[in-house]
Amino acid sequence: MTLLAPELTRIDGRLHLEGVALDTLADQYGTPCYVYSRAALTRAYREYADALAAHPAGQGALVCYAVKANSNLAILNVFARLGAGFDIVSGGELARVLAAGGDPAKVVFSGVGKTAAEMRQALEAGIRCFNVESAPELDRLNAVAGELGKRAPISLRVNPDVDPKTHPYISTGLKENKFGVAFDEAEALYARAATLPHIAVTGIDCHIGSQILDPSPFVEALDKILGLVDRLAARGIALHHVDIGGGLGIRYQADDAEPKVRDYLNPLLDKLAGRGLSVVMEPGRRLVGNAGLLLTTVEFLKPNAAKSFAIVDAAMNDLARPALYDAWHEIVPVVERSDAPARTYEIVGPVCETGDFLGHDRQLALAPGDRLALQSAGAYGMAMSSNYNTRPRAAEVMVDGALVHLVRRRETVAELYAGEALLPK
Ligand SMILES: Cc1ncc(COP(=O)(O)O)c(C=O)c1O
Ligand SMILES: N[C@@H](CCCC[NH3+])C(=O)O
Repeated sequence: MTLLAPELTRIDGRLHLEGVALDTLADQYGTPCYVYSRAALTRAYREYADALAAHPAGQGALVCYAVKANSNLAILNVFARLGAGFDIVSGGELARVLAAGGDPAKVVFSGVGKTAAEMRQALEAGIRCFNVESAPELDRLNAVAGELGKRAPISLRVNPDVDPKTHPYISTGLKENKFGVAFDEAEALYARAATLPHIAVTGIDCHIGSQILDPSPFVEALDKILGLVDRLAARGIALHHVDIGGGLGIRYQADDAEPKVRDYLNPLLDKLAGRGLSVVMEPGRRLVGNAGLLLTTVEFLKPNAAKSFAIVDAAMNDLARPALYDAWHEIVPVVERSDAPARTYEIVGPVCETGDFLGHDRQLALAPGDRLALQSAGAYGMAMSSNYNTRPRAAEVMVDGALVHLVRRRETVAELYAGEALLPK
């Protein structure tokens, strides 16, 4: 059975993450439980840092981890200690970055709907750049910065109208998507931005989508962006950085062709060489996706005339990706068993939705009480979890060699309705 991260190994039939046997974690913390590997997070970050250090155009580059992929404070703290910056999309994410020891001067702020309050919060924190996604957002930011007596550093997020060849729900750089400023309108908006008293034009940004395994759309997008950079320079608008966004994909299945980070970055850095522009990037999934897994327990085996269901204690509220995108997560037993026949199972949760599945047609030898690990669940797993069906969200644990840290305790039911109130008598 395929294990998708080198930190994940099987020793005497027991699955280990780094030096920790996962059945012991399930016993100690219960399931469902997300488990992350510090070594895998570090390795993924270093892949970027090393590729950048090895290229002349990578000097002074900033890797801004996209917080939305997994916003646990311990994960943010691991990246902050490695020198990362952060890509945020809300005031809430900014608060998390600061609570985790992140440097506000390394924060870029993306998102199509920034409120005035969020702009104020980010200006007061002193973030590095606002990735402005529309003309009205630019005007609002100019006004808010004016009230505070500040100049807001900005990039325009330009929509290059490039097909990233990924799932349509996670494509962001096509002209029919809501993201960014239309390519044809960007030059005029830059010209106007340059006249605004409380705006400092500093860079340009583009992010074309997520889970992209073919690097060629990134090159196509950068070519368009650099053409625009040249036209702006000719009008006297000099930019200091190019933000190439995130979006590099990971392996969810054994035969997914996951590009190496350097093979994705080098062609982009080659194009940036000698231009005097520093590079910023916003990877999310690639830094955390294969550093995390979700542990769950089989509650019941339930064969019917058509299918065999394995009903587990994790559900779509814990991991929404299968229900939302029909996404595949590799499911493997935590402890292998040889005393039950392998069968084809539908792995489903307890939530009252037919769409509540975690995997279709999985060949597994199972008995009630067995633990399963859903791999590649570090990105957009816990971050997109919900309390649907009044299900407390999972615990989160980080392993570090042989050490184990509980980095978020399981929610209690009382916490779920603590903010609610009965009507008066
Ligand atoms: C603006 C922005 N930057 C970065 C990311 C991170 O993307 P990924 O996790 O695919 O690297 C996203 C999400 O797609 C995004 O919307
Ligand atoms: N949530 C998506 C990715 C969206 C990226 C956010 N811009 C996923 O799980 O694949």
